[in-house]
Amino acid sequence: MCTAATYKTNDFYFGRTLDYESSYGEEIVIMPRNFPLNFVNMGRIATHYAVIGTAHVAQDYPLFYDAANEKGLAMAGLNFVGNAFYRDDIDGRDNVAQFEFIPWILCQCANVTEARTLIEKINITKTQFSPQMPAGQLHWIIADKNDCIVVESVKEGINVYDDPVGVLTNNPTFDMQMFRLNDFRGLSPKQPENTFSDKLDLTSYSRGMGAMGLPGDLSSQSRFVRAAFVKMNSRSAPDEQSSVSQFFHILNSVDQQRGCCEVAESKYEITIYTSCCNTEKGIYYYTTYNGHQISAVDMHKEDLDSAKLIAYPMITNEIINFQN
Ligand SMILES: C[C@H](CCC(=O)NCCS(=O)(=O)O)[C@H]1CC[C@H]2[C@@H]3[C@H](O)C[C@@H]4C[C@H](O)CC[C@]4(C)[C@H]3C[C@H](O)[C@]12C
Repeated sequence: MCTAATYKTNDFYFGRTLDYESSYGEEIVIMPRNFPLNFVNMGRIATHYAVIGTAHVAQDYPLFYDAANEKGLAMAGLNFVGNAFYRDDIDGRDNVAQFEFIPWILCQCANVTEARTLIEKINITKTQFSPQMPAGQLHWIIADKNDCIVVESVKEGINVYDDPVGVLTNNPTFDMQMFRLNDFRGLSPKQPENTFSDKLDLTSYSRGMGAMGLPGDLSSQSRFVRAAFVKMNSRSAPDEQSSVSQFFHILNSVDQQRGCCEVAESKYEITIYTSCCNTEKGIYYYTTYNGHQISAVDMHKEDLDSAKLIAYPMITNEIINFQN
């Protein structure tokens, strides 16, 4: 399971949890402007926007999971198993392989409006990156500071949904994830009134009772509702430290602890990493399951006109700040 979220204060923040039972060997990767991109069907793009994100690098190619470009447009792929449907090439469309979708959008589009235009012509194909790497079954969230959409390639075609919440999890389809929020419209960060019955003297004996009924389990639909509630009610000071800290608190509300979600005998899904990209400053913050301290990579500290990928291994060990 995974959850993606956006957050706006002085700057715009975009990130996700990557929940899985095993790692593909991901790194923080910067794709500079002159790194040549050779698309399976769409030719070569030699110069483009610089991109930072998490990727598995194979054959010197960045297989991005989530990323943002230097213009402030961000995008993440989340599992969409059983619903994702990719086609063979279709004449007259922009045939983009599933693994190319993030670089295709982020290297060319400065905002969601431009992404919408490109997506109108797209056909997401089932072409595999390599025989050993079957296409992931994903749907995508794409956001900038003004707009957010979800893109789903399903049997019926490509659906583009407005995402007014700025949250995405896995199944079901996004329209159903959103609809479920109606069931929780009575939740509130304020203490509830007694509307149960005026004949009963019911008391609010604890703080936080306004959110009673907020789902606490790890299913994707429940994580959507929980992350949406936390994000929509989030308050923080607008500076960088406060915003980044609050962003991690939003995603930590859907964190997966080892042992609670068994996917096979003695195999457990965990939150492998949590990311938070300040898309305006090009800083990619992250934590890992065993690395709670926030680490960061700043794309603007690198030579963004270079033609070579720059990769930083994720810090995966606990760094404890002893005070004595
Ligand atoms: C497994 C990851 C999604 C995690 C997630 O959503 N888990 C939820 C589990 S569940 O549904 O609730 O069961 C996805 C996110 C990004 C994916 C990777 C990226 O798409 C990049 C390449 C794309 C290649 O086609 C396949 C390998 C791969 C390296 C992908 C492997 C895997 O599918 C990843 C890592």
